[in-house]
Amino acid sequence: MEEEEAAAAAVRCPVCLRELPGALINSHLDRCLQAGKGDAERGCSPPPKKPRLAAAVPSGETPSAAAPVFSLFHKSRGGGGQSPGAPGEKPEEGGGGAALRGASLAQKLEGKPLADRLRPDTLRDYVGQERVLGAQTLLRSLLESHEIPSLILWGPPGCGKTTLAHIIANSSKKTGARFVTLSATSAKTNDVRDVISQAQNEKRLFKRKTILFIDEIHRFNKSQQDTFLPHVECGTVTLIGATTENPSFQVNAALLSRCRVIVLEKLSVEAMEAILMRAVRSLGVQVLGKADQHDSSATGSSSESSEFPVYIEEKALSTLAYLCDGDARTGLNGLQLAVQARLAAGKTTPVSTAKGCSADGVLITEEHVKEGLQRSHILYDRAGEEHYNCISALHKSMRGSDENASLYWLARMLEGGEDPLYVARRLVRFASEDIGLADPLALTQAVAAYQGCHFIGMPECEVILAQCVVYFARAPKSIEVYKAYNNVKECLRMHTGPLPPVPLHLRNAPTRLMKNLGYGKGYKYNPMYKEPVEQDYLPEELKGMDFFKEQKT
Ligand SMILES: Nc1ncnc2c1ncn2[C@@H]1O[C@H](COP(=O)(O)OP(=O)(O)OP(=O)(O)O)[C@@H](O)[C@H]1O
Repeated sequence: MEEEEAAAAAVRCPVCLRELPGALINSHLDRCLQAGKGDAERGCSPPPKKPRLAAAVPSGETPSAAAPVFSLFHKSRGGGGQSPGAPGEKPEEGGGGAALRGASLAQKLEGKPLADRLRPDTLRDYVGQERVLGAQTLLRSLLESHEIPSLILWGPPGCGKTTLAHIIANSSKKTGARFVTLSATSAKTNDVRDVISQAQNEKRLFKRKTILFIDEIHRFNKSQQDTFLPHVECGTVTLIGATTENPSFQVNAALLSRCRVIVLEKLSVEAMEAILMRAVRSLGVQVLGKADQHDSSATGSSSESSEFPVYIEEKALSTLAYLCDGDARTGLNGLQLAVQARLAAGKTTPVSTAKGCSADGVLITEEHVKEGLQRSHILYDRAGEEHYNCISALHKSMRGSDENASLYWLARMLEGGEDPLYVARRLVRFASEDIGLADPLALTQAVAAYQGCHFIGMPECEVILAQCVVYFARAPKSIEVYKAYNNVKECLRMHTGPLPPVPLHLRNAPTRLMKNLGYGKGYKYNPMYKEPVEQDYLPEELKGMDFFKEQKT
């Protein structure tokens, strides 16, 4: 009877934390551990990125938000650690210089985005970032000796933060460590807690270390960051956080002090050329140098073009490397879109190479890659001009009380990956500059919106900003204070000679000497008077000045 009760009592699985009847726990545990291996066999990539605005999103891709937790176990996968479809160290089938025909290439470009498929698995294929990962650097020797400290990888979009984490994930398998990924854009505090308690169990039961990669860690609020602080401190998890934002402002000071901050830079044009060259090689696209001849005006029929080889001008690659502004994902997306668009257009060009071969082929020129980039990247460039263009359009739409346009520009920025706090700061400014005393509550709204965004981050905070933007578009406007203050500044700027002294009666007189000097003398303390008080507050020479009146220029 006791045995039956024990068998029926619920027991928690130490690996997956599910409650099960005691009788089933042993067989479940075996399966659970096997499933761990299975996970490893499925792949150890960090979650795919949310595509940027208008970036290539081939059909069949699932967004990362669907599965915030990825458990990556230490067992090596079959096939030498290559994820399916990822070229890794070896060129893809048909790549490595062999020309692919248009139809096979089009097929190859469907599915996983090119940038994800080409994500390096080893440091050998990781291009650039010599300052932190060069031959003699501390980080490289730590990685090579598989000693992974807690790290914050800080750098601009597409510079290789997630890729570096992916390489660490691969190398950590060799030491038997688990690698778990969370994305701060989709993970909840409970997901963090689950990962931590699994890590505790793994450490206690199997002496296995857990490396926790948190992408976009700046999107976690303070209390979420606090959740893993003690566990990083006591070594239950090794934290690797990736962020595009300055960690001094976005990561808890206590957490920051327990991590090494690795500053990654925008990839150089040369590094981008190397990444793009590797991409065209893996796709089997042939690069045409200056010595090669082609007539880009000649065209063939679309049905035939699928049978032709695909070429890209060397100049097109260097322009792409230059224009993508050190963002490898943008460069690879631009290349993918240009190739796909050319294959879809189905136009062929006679090409004769310096080696004396001449044939018709699908040609990708500088113009085509610019178009590809236009569609994937330049629409919204967080660091570039578009960032200023969009915020200016938002400001002017609110000023013009156009609520539809205001919402449109807001969404265009947020969907393009803009930092919500940047927009919120502009709203605080707008509340004073354009609404001012016509509705003093606007400032409270803006500050509340800023704090709300700070507390909950994207994507939840988008509606806070939307509410504030519509409130502002509908609010009455007044630039009275803004203009008056500018008049005061102008008055100070135009003043020649020493600035007028503060009138003695307005000065405080905390000491006897000051009193003797006449400080505070004759000052009329307003609350003592029933009637309005006649008293000057401006310096003598500005007596009667009205900054609220239109000033002469
Ligand atoms: N240093 C690099 N060497 C080779 N390929 C790279 C490098 N950096 C980035 N890439 C390529 O660019 C793609 C995007 O890079 P990754 O996801 O690592 O950028 P990220 O810095 O994490 O960007 P984000 O901040 O937008 O998440 C990768 O899949 C990879 O193909």
